[in-house]
Amino acid sequence: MAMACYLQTKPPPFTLIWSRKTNLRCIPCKTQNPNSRPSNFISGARRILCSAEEHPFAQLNSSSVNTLTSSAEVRGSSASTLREICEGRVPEHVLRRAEEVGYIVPTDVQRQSLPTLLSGRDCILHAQTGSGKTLAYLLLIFSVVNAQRSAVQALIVVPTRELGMQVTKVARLLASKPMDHELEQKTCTVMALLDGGMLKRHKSWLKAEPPTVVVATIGSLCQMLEKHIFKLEAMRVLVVDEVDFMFNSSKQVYSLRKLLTSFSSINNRQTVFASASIPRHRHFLYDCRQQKWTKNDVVHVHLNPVQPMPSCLQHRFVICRDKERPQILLSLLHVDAPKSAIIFISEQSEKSKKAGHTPSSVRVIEFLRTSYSEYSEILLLEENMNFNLRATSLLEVRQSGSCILVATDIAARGIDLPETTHVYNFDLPKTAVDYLHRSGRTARKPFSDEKCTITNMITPKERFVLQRFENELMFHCNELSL
Ligand SMILES: Nc1ncnc2c1ncn2[C@@H]1O[C@H](COP(=O)(O)OP(=O)(O)OP(=O)(O)O)[C@@H](O)[C@H]1O
Repeated sequence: MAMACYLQTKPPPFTLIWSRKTNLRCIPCKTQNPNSRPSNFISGARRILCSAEEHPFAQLNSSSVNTLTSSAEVRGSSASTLREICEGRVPEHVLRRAEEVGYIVPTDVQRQSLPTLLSGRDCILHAQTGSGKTLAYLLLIFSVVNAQRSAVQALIVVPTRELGMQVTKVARLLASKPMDHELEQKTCTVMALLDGGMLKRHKSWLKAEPPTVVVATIGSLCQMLEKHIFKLEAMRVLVVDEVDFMFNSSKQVYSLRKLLTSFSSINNRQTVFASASIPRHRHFLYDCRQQKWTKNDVVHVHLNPVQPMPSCLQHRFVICRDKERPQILLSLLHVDAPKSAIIFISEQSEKSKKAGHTPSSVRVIEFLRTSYSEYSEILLLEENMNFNLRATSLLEVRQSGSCILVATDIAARGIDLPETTHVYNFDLPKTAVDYLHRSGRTARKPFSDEKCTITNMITPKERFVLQRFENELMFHCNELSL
């Protein structure tokens, strides 16, 4: 066991164990006492003390040539404003617009990734939910495209229509003319090519005057590419957002691979992959190079590797029986009185659909509408709704300052509702990655310390599943008794 060591951060509670045998895994230990050995200690392992900042993963990653982590090596960029980082690269009117919107100070991921992105290197943006990855890749796009040229020069691929609408909105906001700005030149046009959209109208638009930037779901995009309605020969930047989700989705992976290797080539484009979760990221990086999804010198910008979820989240659980869940949920809402909340419910199983049962999302929303009169706005968002209803639901959530959204995992990825302070897992998510993304719908104000709460409603049998998520994502969940 000569290859094993464990690294203990000062102060506890996190002691981290690393062993080559466990394939560079990082495990939170069960002890709070810095002098005692953790109970999941690897026998024969050597103890190394380090501060939380000199994180072991920073040391481990420094051996990997193209990985930037939150270690000293990437603290290089000390710029205090986005303007300082982007001036001379991103057009002045875009910077002015960003400032008007309130994007002045860069978030950590923007500070650390923008110098790399603006240098033209392919990049994997791997940072916590709500950390501002969207603005980082949009600023790159605005630095590269030429609005005077009538051709699609940047493409952003997203997994859902909802995320596509959101990204399009931010891109259009940045592309629009700043107030009091005499802009003679044409500004960038941004087209949303999303499932359920008006593809006929888009067809004429693409032919008559191609937009500069296209935000697309992979299904609609491939339909257009296969029919040769538009080509990617002028594309200079390709962004794939929520990349792990897309590679993991049996519906999307085939088309995504085709887009990366057949419809376009790494030599003619800069490729950016973004996500808050990239499981087995070293393996993914290897695939990127081997499969020619990115160039060989792709940079992995990895922030907070040891704390994959925002630190302002408080996690708790309530043990209850299945039948008690609605009533317990109601009690929790009464006690918490959240400003805005999302209640996550599992998608209805095929078996339950066939049996003609009412989906639990519908049962919960009906129950809340009759028993939780404090909230006038209780809205539903799930896959089975048609696209217009889904869009209306999200619009209403955004417009009303406070609201309860009952949703399936369709709302778990990328959706930005900054007022959300509470997430309730009425049903536990299937995986730790899903837990991370559901939790990440809160704590979306980059410079705020506001505490946000994640509450898990679980049966006694599910406690070990939650414990597994705690180990994998390195957080602690407190029991709440009502
Ligand atoms: N520099 C900035 N200053 C202030 N607010 C910012 C800045 N950058 C981003 N934001 C805001 O932070 C929030 C989260 O940003 P964004 O949606 O890009 O996160 P993300 O990293 O893509 O998260 P996820 O992984 O969940 O998709 C948004 O409301 C955005 O407007």
